[in-house]
Amino acid sequence: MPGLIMDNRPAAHVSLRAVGHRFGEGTWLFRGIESTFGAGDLVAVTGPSGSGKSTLLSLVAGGTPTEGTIERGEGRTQWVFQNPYGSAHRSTADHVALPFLARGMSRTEAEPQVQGLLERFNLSESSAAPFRTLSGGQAQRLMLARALAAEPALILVDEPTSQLDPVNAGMVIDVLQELAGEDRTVLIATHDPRVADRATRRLVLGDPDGAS
Ligand SMILES: Nc1ncnc2c1ncn2[C@@H]1O[C@H](COP(=O)(O)OP(=O)(O)OP(=O)(O)O)[C@@H](O)[C@H]1O
Repeated sequence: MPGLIMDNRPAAHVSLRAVGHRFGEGTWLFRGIESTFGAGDLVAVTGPSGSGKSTLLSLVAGGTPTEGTIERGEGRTQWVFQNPYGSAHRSTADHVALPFLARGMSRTEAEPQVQGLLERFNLSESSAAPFRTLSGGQAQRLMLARALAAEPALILVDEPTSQLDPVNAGMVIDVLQELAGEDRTVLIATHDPRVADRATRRLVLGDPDGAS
């Protein structure tokens, strides 16, 4: 399969026990969240705007909740933020290559993996294009490709389909599902019912029924 990266990632395993959070003395964003998920899970965090989806992702990434506990397994965590960011004049391929080079690979060694990831995210034709020339959708897909290049066990994704047309959104959802199938844990904050439909688990914020 193009872009499949073989490595020794440990399985991510996250347990949330009675987790609640509020900022300072403000109102509680959520309380009593109970959930355990791990490799193979695609977890959708849903809820109205302001219900705390991004906040919950940051807590899972390493923050401390106001109450309750979060246990995290071994392995790298990668964030994919809602707003793409990159180096304006560097190429698409350079952005994906960087995590490989940072781990000590040569550009020649990294090249097949870089090309595989670009192909997987429908970015091959933009391989040499500088970041500043990419469309919003291309830049968002590049963020996912770059995150994968870091070989994470846990991927936290904030609104991955918000800037994408239906075709590219469908492609990104397929890839996120495949990633979970490759024994990663994928946690997605989303308003998109197409993402929530594919989830193996859901955390519903701002809803008395809570997690499932
Ligand atoms: N560091 C912070 N300090 C104080 N309040 C914050 C902080 N971060 C977020 N908030 C507030 O917490 C609430 C939840 O924000 P959060 O971004 O987690 O919600 P969300 O569900 O992801 O929203 P959206 O769907 O609009 O992205 C908001 O009212 C926000 O203003």
